[in-house]
Amino acid sequence: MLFLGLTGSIATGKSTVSSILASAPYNLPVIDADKIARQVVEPGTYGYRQILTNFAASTPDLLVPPTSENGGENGLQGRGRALNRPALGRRVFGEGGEADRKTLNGIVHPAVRREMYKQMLWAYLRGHWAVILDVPLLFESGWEPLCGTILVVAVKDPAVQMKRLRARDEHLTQEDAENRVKAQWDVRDKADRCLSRGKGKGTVVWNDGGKEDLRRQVDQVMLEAKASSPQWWAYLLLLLPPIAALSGAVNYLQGWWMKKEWERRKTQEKAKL
Ligand SMILES: CC(C)(COP(=O)(O)OP(=O)(O)OC[C@H]1O[C@@H](n2cnc3c(N)ncnc32)[C@H](O)[C@@H]1O)[C@@H](O)C(=O)NCCC(=O)NCCS
Ligand SMILES: Nc1ncnc2c1ncn2[C@@H]1O[C@H](COP(=O)(O)OP(=O)(O)OP(=O)(O)O)[C@@H](O)[C@H]1O
Repeated sequence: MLFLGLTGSIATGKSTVSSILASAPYNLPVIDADKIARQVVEPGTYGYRQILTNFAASTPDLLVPPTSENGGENGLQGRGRALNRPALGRRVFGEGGEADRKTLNGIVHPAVRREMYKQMLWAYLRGHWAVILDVPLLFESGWEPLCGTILVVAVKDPAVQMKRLRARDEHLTQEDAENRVKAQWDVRDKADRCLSRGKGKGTVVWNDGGKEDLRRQVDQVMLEAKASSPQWWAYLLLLLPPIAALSGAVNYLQGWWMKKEWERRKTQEKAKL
């Protein structure tokens, strides 16, 4: 089974690609890190309580205002009011800076990781030929070695990214939007890093054009991916778990090596400057 990592930067088109892959003719399972990141901080969860402990005192608007629809002061079923995500976003991408973002990541990422492993196991047990790992911070948070292949959805023109982000998330000011873009690696660097993995291991789709153009590129990528990881291979791995474990380990080592090689090259380039 192929773990296909899907990444990019904010608003470059990951969700658009994942919805293509989740629907016919692909019908692939998508493990969506953003979606899981929301679930693990719902009222009543450990993540929610940790966020309150760390941010409530210094963020007066951390929770949504109470209304009769959202259960009032104590939220639905008394579990507490939901997080006010735009306010927390302003805090960790804006005034609170990197330190606050690290604190939030430290709360959310381990829980996301655990849930993703569960979903990956479930996808393996269902015999899918591939599963999509839709992870915005795939390179930044060390998911790269797990992926058999990586697809970066990128744009060449930063103005296109900004325009789409502002159009989709109307509540963001220009400054908020810029802060969110800056909180991740530049998407063109992610594209370079992905391509450095070599043919069959890393591909980039450029999404400056229309959605039809994006779809055509995705179809081409999937044609190649399917040829290198056929359905019979997924069934074989399901029948022979030791082979699955061995293949996973080899794949992980290859990914780890590619990551190290990239880091070594970057260090060398920096030293030359
Ligand atoms: C700060 C929060 C509450 C803002 O919520 P909001 O609903 O406004 O944004 P949403 O979660 O839909 O994220 C939108 C995009 O922002 C980017 N983003 C989110 N978190 C981060 C982060 N910690 N660092 C850099 N970029 C991020 C991603 O590209 C993501 O697709 C939320 O983003 C969050 O909890 N982030 C921490 C968890 C995380 O890292 N999620 C990313 C996947 S693991
Ligand atoms: N080729 C395109 N042409 C026009 N609009 C597009 C194109 N691709 C994506 N969009 C739009 O741009 C916005 C951002 O796309 P999308 O939500 O897929 O990005 P994303 O990378 O998943 O963002 P995030 O990191 O925030 O989850 C959406 O409103 C989407 O409909």
